[in-house]
Amino acid sequence: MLTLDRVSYHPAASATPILKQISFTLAPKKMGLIVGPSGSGKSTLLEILAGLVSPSKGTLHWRDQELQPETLQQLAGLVFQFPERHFCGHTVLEELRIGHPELGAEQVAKTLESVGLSAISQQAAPHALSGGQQRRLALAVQLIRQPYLLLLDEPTAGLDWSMKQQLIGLLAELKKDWSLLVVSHDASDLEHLADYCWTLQNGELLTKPLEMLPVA
Ligand SMILES: Nc1ncnc2c1ncn2[C@@H]1O[C@H](COP(=O)(O)OP(=O)(O)OP(=O)(O)O)[C@@H](O)[C@H]1O
Repeated sequence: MLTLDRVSYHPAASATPILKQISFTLAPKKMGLIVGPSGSGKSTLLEILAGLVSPSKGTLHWRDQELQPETLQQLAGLVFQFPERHFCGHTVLEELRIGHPELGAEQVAKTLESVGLSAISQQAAPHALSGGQQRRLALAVQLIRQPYLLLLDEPTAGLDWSMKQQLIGLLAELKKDWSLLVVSHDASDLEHLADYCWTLQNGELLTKPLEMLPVA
């Protein structure tokens, strides 16, 4: 269970706070969706949750444990918007083993299977995969680290309709085992999967009106 209590972020370079008193709770095996326009602070919030940026104020907890950035780096796995731009391995296997050379063949195969990539060659170049396969590989890179919380920045951006549907199906599967927090400027693709839905506007988190939540 992840809990944020009045988390704010106000870097010196910004005249106004980028995030203002953000509070929410995300239970295990649930998906939270945060929708907001460009510049509302979505990526900054994910960076805080991934332990890449320290909040100026407020606290983050996992159950009863207060989380510092170093712990968040272990706990959370962040999949960037356009993650394919961040691949550095020459092969799929290399990409999965970056930072984890000890990973065995069985774990690699199991993780690729969990994202629907068991049919691809582990020797294929990540850049030679299709757009949808690259997104799946980026998810696998995070899943193999066994995070408690999976953070996704605009996971369907730039995918065509069929790849989008496949990715949405995959997120529905992943939700059975992981806590997911997704940020997006467009709720329409993912709203039906979300257990919680919030709007981020000028750094403030608002609960979406009930009538806009998916019907259970
Ligand atoms: N370190 C920083 N110093 C000053 N301003 C910053 C800093 N980091 C982010 N900002 C500003 O904070 C605002 C929120 O940025 P952020 O990237 O989090 O928004 P976003 O909702 O993810 O936008 P997009 O959907 O376009 O990616 C922007 O106006 C950005 O320029």
